[in-house]
Amino acid sequence: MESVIELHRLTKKYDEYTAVNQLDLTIYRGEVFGLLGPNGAGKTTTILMMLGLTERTDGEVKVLGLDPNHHAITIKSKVGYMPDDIGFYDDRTALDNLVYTAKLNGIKEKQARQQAEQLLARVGLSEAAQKKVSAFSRGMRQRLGLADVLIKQPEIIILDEPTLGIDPEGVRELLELISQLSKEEGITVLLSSHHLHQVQQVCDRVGLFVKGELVACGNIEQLSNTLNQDNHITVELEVHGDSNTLSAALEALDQVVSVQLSSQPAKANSSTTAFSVRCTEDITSTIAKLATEHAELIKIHRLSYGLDDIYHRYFEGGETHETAAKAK
Ligand SMILES: Nc1ncnc2c1ncn2[C@@H]1O[C@H](COP(=O)(O)OP(=O)(O)OP(=O)(O)O)[C@@H](O)[C@H]1O
Repeated sequence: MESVIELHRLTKKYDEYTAVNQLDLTIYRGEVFGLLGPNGAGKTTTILMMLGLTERTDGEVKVLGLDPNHHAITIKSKVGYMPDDIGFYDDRTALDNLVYTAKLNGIKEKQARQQAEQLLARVGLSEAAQKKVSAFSRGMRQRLGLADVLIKQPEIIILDEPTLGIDPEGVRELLELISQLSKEEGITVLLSSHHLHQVQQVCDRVGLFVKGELVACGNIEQLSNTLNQDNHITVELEVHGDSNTLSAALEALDQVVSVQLSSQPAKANSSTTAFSVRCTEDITSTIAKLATEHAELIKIHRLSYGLDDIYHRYFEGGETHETAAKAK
């Protein structure tokens, strides 16, 4: 996999305050990567250092193989950046704004118009092309912002809180668009957000930021494993019938750590039993087979941790490398 952004021990201090602390991160071509973290976690500062818009205190940054401190202009031509407060000429139309950006990027008038019209169609704003941006809703502005970063045909787009202040339907549409762009055009997308559900919907991998540190990084499954430190898997099942022999059979399996009766039959005359089985590896199918041999299987599923659990643990617990290390 080709890396397009590489950060090594990247650090930013504002006087005594450390906004970003020794960040190591690699982002690969074509992926949608989410920087997830609460306000003040250091996401924007990290983005600004990638773009050469703020100087780092220490560490290394490579964007498309270049150091932003020395090649900010080349990087700017290849990386589209949409800040959380995009500025447009509000008294000009959407089309004019895009044509203006295109020309700034060296595209000739005729081609600029053509590209602007195509992009407006792409982001679903064709009908609003001749409307002044002052009349745009927040969602429309964000879609126009996306068109604006795409006009220079970037290799990477960086979106800072792109869904801020948009209604749920607008969020869904914008995320779908971002996902399509990445898949169809092979654009690498880096987006920052503090909305875990949105990040979960659209990102291939996620980096969790807390107080300037990357406390965990990976796809949702890897993050779940990080959370589940002993790497045990829990399988829950419900059966009708003889629960005692099934329980004994489950306990006899090598991979089973514990078998718990998680609920008693709901009614006195009911013979439904719910089990929670902790295992060292995923043996859901073996458990299902045993359950059907010894009783009547009603339902079975493997428990998995979602971003919700991860978010609560890291963000609300305020866990950092130090506390994580102590916990190990
Ligand atoms: N120019 C600055 N001078 C001093 N401190 C700053 C400056 N810019 C950012 N900070 C501080 O650095 C920390 C990280 O800020 P940053 O904007 O990177 O966080 P963020 O994760 O992007 O949060 P948000 O979601 O609120 O944008 C914050 O505590 C912020 O107050």
